[in-house]
Amino acid sequence: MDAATTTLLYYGALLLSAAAFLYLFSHRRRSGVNNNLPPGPTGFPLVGSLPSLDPQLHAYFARLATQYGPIFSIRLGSKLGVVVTSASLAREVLRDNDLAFSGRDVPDAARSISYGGGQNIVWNPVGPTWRLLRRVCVREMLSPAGLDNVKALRDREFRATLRHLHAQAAGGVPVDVGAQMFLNTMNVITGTLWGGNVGGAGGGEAQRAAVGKEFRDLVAEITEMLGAPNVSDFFPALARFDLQGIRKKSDVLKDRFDQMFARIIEQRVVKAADEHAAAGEAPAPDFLEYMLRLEKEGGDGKAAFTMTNVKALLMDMVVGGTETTSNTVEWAMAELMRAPPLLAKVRQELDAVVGRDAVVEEAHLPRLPYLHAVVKETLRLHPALPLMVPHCPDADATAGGYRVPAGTRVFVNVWAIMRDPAAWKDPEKFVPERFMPGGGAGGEETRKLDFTGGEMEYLPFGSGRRICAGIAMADRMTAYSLAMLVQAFDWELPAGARLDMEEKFAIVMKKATPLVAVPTPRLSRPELYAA
Ligand code: HEM
Repeated sequence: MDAATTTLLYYGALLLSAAAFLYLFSHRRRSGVNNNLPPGPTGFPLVGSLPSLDPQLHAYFARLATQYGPIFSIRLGSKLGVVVTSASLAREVLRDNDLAFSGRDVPDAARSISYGGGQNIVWNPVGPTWRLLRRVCVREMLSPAGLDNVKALRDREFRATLRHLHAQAAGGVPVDVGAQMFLNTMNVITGTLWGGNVGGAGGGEAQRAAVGKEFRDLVAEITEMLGAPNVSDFFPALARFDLQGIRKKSDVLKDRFDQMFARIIEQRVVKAADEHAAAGEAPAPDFLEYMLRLEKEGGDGKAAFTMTNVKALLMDMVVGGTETTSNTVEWAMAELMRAPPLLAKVRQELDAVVGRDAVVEEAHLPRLPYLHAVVKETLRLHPALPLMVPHCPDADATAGGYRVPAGTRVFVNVWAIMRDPAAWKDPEKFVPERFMPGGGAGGEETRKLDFTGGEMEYLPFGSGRRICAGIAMADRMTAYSLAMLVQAFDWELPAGARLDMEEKFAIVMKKATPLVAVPTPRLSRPELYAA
């Protein structure tokens, strides 16, 4: 289709939508159906507040909340958004009326990435399939016991990363901290899923960097696309025209992952089965093997489990688990580098528990409370998903005494809630002590500020039935990664560089400028890095 036809179609469809919208709007006003929505900006006819949206959506919504209150509505094309910005309203939406608000309003890009929308965990409505998929993942892969089963694999990948960083340090080469943490996390996740990594362990430094970058770019493109304003989402009637080409790009990205997944599965199903049979061995005890068995059985009797579910779950884990974890470690390092006394405190703890004659291991983590406090404080100030994954009621619901119509996109602004001065003393300051027993920075003694979403002032992983499925893995990976970086190296910015803490909004928020720093070994013997 040429550009002129596309433009004609675009404006034609826009006009049609405008007419439909105006009719609906006046009809609703006459019939009083539109009453009792949360207050909010009036916006423009047809497009609503779309032209006023700030790319830093989390901060923009926080500003609107100061004007319209802790629950406000915002018209985005033909879609209604409702934004919740207080702990008590978050409780109402995520816990008290959990089921009513547990649906998802699936963005067009997500429909492509998730094999149609109903095949994975993140974009599935709550129901038998979602329950089966979540149970499969949490019980077999992401539970503490499931994680213990693959501890050796994590050790192997962390050691590979340590060796890589040591080689960079020897050459005085600056390291992109987020990129390295991404590759480390990606390799742990893919190792846990199908026993392999995406490269790096044995392929030399250049290959490691290239493969890591390729995958990171792919995942970043996906998460940017999921958060990008898309005409297809705001005017579903126009979705089939894919006016910004987002669906097309998403399909290409999905296909790249799909081909990789198909190759891995085929190798496992065809080759490995024959080889194992010939050698009289049991199949590899990884998550893929478990899923393939379930796929053969066809599900759990209540919901089917197909090969598409296998691939959609692999996508969930790879997309949902990598950037979230590595960006958190990058933010934590940046916060520590700009607060040397706090960095010294983390070091003191590590030196007391591990010393400098050994490399930190997962077994040390339970004895590092200050390090955990740093991770928690990082997630308070820089939650990986600042607006979570939007929820959506299937039928008309209420929140804060207002009507929330079926199909509304409900954003919980956890970024703003975790900076609320009513709940947090000096909320903009990075103070890990507030998460230490007796830290005293705002009543923590009486609050259980952990990752379970029990206290609604602190919910970096969400709360209620749709709470993050990967908390146990995220907890271990962030703490272990940060411990390794801080214990094994000193870090300095390259000459002339400035530490920039600006955020860049996407469904997964990142640092606007990557943290690049030069490591210097600090363990007692070089051999420790090579073990
Ligand atoms: C620091 C790291 C992470 C953070 C901050 C985080 C945060 C979140 C949040 C806020 C949600 C949305 C909750 C809601 O919609 O109510 C979510 C959902 C999810 N996360 Fe995480 N996550 C992290 C790491 C991981 C990891 C490592 C995995 C798996 C390997 C994972 C898998 C998932 C899945 C599958 C969902 C969808 C749950 C559902 O819709 O039922 N996440 N995460």
